[in-house]
Amino acid sequence: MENGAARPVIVAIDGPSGTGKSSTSKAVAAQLGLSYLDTGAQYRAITWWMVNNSIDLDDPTAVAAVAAKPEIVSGTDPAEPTITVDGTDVAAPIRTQEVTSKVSAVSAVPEVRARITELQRSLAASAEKGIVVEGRDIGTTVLPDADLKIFLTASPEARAARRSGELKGVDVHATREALIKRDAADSSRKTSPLAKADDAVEVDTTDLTLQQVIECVVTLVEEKRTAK
Ligand SMILES: Nc1ncnc2c1ncn2[C@@H]1O[C@H](COP(=O)(O)OP(=O)(O)O)[C@@H](O)[C@H]1O
Ligand SMILES: Nc1ccn([C@H]2C[C@H](O)[C@@H](COP(=O)(O)OP(=O)(O)O)O2)c(=O)n1
Repeated sequence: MENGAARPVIVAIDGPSGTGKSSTSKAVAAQLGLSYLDTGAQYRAITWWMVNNSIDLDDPTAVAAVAAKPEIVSGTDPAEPTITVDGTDVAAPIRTQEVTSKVSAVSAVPEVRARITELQRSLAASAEKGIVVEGRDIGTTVLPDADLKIFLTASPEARAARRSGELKGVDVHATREALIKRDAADSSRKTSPLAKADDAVEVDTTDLTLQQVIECVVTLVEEKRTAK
């Protein structure tokens, strides 16, 4: 660019649960001085609000009717990502089993997706140096013009082992079944399902360390920046 400043770089990282999206995205963003957005946290936040307000989650019309009500604010500093709903810090309560088991139903509702997608695009557009956005439909729907798209995968066994390592005392088999069920729901919904964009680079993380995945993505971003 004329003034020598790098143009903002937009990186989309998608994939199923436990493939390493959050850890990789946060580290890559921190290393490259970019913003970071966890879009799963936004879907969890709106789900938390629906549960708290006793909305009937089996009724998509009821969910759609209130989709615009909660104010969801994401802080995009990778060193300290934050998420609030109507001013309340919900970073911890959005990770409960209850929210995890209900988030797929809420995030399948088109009005919910339209609302959250708009928030995501506006955050990406205002990130001065660029942003790493992770989720399920970032490369396909939210930011189809991203400079780099990554699709992370890993075997269900590796993903379940990683997740049950986080949730102390939770059985690996039960975790594996729950992950597979959630992936199936997220991949089969009508509106912007979990999918690899045609132009995404697929990285199988089953036999890679987190550090190796981070290095791989940083290298890909730097290659794109040089080519820009
Ligand atoms: N390549 C990897 N090897 C081993 N553990 C990993 C790897 N990538 C991530 N993890 C661990 O797996 C867990 C899930 O990772 P996370 O980044 O939350 O995945 P996702 O965002 O895709 O659900 C975390 O505890 C993380 O530290
Ligand atoms: N871009 C996105 C991100 C998440 N979702 C939905 C589907 C996921 O099951 C939930 C939760 O996502 P999250 O990334 O927090 O899930 P995990 O950390 O992988 O367990 O949100 C979505 O529909 N679209």
